[in-house]
Amino acid sequence: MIYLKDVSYVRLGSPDLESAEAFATACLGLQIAERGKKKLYFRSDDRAHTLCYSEGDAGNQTVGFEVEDDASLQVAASTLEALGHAVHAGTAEEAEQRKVKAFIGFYDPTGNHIELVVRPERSGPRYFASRDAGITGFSHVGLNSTNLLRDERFWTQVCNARVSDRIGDISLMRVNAIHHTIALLPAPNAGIQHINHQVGSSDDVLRSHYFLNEKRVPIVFGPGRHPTSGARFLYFKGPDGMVFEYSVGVGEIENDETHRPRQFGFEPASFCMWGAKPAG
Ligand SMILES: CC(C)c1ccc(C(=O)O)c(O)c1O
Ligand SMILES: [Fe+2]
Repeated sequence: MIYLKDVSYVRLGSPDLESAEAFATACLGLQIAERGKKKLYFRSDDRAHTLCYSEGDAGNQTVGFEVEDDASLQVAASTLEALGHAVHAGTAEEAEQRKVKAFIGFYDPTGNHIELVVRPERSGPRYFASRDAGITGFSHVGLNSTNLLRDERFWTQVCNARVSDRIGDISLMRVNAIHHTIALLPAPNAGIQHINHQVGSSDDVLRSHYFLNEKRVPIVFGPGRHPTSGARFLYFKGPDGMVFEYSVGVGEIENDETHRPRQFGFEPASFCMWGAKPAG
């Protein structure tokens, strides 16, 4: 079993780092942590970084998850290899680039590039936002899935994810007490479907709605409220078509042992209890 503790970071390729920087700071509200060679590191909370843009193909997308220690990483590597996944053991230089002690990389059954990391760095100085979006931290990712049932099995049986709720066959899975850290959505190919940051209040969500509209950032869904986690949300489009979500009020699962996934119908009201509909 692979024990994921939390999501750690997202790494995104972008052919235009200048635009990615402008969006991440002036629109999304992240803090620049470091400028590397053709790399930009961003903070959203007390971690040293939670997003890294590298110059390159926008199809280069990676999600990093933290595991407990080196022993857990070894177990993860052998578990994956036994199941036929090719596992890349990160070099010291690659680990340094990710600000972690050690990591492995592999592809999930859909082909999403996943990294498992040990000891991701924290930062001493507190996160200082580049704009007052109210971000309190990087919280979850939506992952494309070409086969929802197969991929739910991978995340819950090979890894320790637990399903908190389902909307149709879309599963919202937790790896700790937070309602979900991974959402699996149907898609014809691999990719990150959305990147979520938590914000401090509903005011922050609504303020950003006006702010982003003014900046002509495409709003793709919301403002609204998810019946599943209870969070108030706003989704909008960033560079290279990547969708970002702000949300506040994601619930926690009180009793991990006794919680049974709730089933919601695959219909608009299951995505927003206020009646918001996705754009287009
Ligand atoms: C639209 C996606 C799948 C979704 C659904 C529900 C929640 C939630 O309950 O918070 C999300 O965060 C989502 O991204
Ligand atoms: Fe989400």
